[in-house]
Amino acid sequence: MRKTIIAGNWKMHKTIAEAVTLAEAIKSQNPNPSLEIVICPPFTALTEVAKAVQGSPVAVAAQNMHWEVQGAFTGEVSPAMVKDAGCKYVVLGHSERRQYFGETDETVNKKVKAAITHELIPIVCVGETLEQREAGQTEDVVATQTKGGLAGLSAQEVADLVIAYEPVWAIGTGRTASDDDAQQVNAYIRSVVAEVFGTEAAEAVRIQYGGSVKPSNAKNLLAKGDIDGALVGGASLKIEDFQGIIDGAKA
Ligand SMILES: O=C(CO)COP(=O)(O)O
Repeated sequence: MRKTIIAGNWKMHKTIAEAVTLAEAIKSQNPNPSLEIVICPPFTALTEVAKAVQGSPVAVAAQNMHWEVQGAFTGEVSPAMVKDAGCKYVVLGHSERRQYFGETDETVNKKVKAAITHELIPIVCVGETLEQREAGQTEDVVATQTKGGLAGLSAQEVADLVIAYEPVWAIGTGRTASDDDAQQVNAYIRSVVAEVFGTEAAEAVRIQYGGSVKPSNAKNLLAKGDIDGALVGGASLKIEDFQGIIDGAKA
């Protein structure tokens, strides 16, 4: 049984005080032992948020990191630092990082390996642009990103991580993939994992959907067999919306 994982990616939002307030509100909600809740504040708030949720079932993730342990990489944050800040997870290869900051499957792969070395669980993002979808390239794109991002890992390492399918055209647009479309791509990603890493890894790996997830569509998306959770952007910034999504997963 794969445990449903709902993650809130706060992107470049919230001061430390605002982040702690939201984290405490999430922590104070009734935890459901069949769900895993993860919050991804900006770097500046990681330590304080990790302290605020310590001892609760809410886990903390960084939104990115470098692959080197330390060194002359101005502006970067290392896996050891992310771990030290109290993170359990790290989001890697988000489409905004690929689009605006030049991330490639190769750099994502280096980061995934570094995360595992530092006992951080990667949430590896894949997803096609609108142009690619309209050209019929969705499967090719997610297969290439999945194989590239996970290259060189063992079946067990893949079984333990999380993949997030986030179609770029659905991010921040209010335009969600239909639950059937999302299910279809998630199932396809699982088949790619099976082909490369074997059926056990494919059965175990959790594959989230992300892209305009909100309380009104979460329940139907999360009811699909290959959608093991959600990676939520905008709707994770307000407690009412995030809680509504969590409630959808509970039902
Ligand atoms: O990019 C996302 C989460 O990582 C999705 O963002 P939205 O939920 O705002 O569409």
